[in-house]
Amino acid sequence: MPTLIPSLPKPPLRRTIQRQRSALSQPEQIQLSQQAVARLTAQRLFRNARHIALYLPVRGEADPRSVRHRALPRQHFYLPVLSPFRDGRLWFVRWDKSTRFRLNRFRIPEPYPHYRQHRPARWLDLVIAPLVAFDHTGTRMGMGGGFYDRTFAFKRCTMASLRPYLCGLAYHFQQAESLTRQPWDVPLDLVTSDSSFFRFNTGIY
Ligand SMILES: Nc1nc2c(c(=O)[nH]1)N(C=O)[C@@H](CNc1ccc(C(=O)N[C@@H](CCC(=O)O)C(=O)O)cc1)CN2
Ligand SMILES: Nc1ncnc2c1ncn2[C@@H]1O[C@H](COP(=O)(O)OP(=O)(O)OP(=O)(O)O)[C@@H](O)[C@H]1O
Repeated sequence: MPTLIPSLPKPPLRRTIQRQRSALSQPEQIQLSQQAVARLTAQRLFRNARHIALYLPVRGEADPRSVRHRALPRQHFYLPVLSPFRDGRLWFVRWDKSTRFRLNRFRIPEPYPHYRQHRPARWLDLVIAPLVAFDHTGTRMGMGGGFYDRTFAFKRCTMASLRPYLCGLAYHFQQAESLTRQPWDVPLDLVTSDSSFFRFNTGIY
């Protein structure tokens, strides 16, 4: 059983994990991220997913980009874009060879939000989500904008919305003993890390 990071208030927990992330060398980041991705891509639920959202890593986040190297021919990939309506939600825009990028207000690269290439969040099959910390129940702590929670709030409300599956991508040291779940938090269905693959109580086989 690994030593889990103790429960701390959000700001010191964020700082502690961000320090640990930046202590990784680039080869370590690549190796651990690839191990986490390999655990996910070995799953049947990955092979069954057609429309998959990734993200472009910043500030030492685990890197999901190698998922594309393990893609099946019928799979399509999407990246989050801050909604142009400034409603605190994310859009998911197709990522292919022709995608053009710009920096958003957090200085994270994102595709231009073309309506044509935008896929509603409910029509995705699998969303690989960035995180700062997670716990053994699937509670997720992000960078504090509430973007994933607002975008996937429909998963909290309807029994029918098992999809898309939300899968956190993490380094093992991002697992916290316990995080307090807020009413707006949308729990993760899965977490894949360099050391483990977790399925939480969401009925996914
Ligand atoms: N790679 C990546 N892309 C992503 C996200 C993410 O977490 N990672 N997001 C996930 O939602 C959205 C952007 N959300 C963000 C939310 C807050 C801050 C931010 O900088 N917040 C604080 C600092 C927090 C900290 O680092 O401790 C600030 O504004 O100063 C940045 C992005 C969309 N794209
Ligand atoms: N469904 C929602 N409706 C309205 N406000 C929301 C909703 N979800 C989250 N928020 C707001 O977003 C703020 C940030 O939430 P939280 O700290 O959980 O973000 P996070 O999950 O860490 O960030 P992110 O998803 O961007 O990585 C909260 O103060 C909350 O009020």
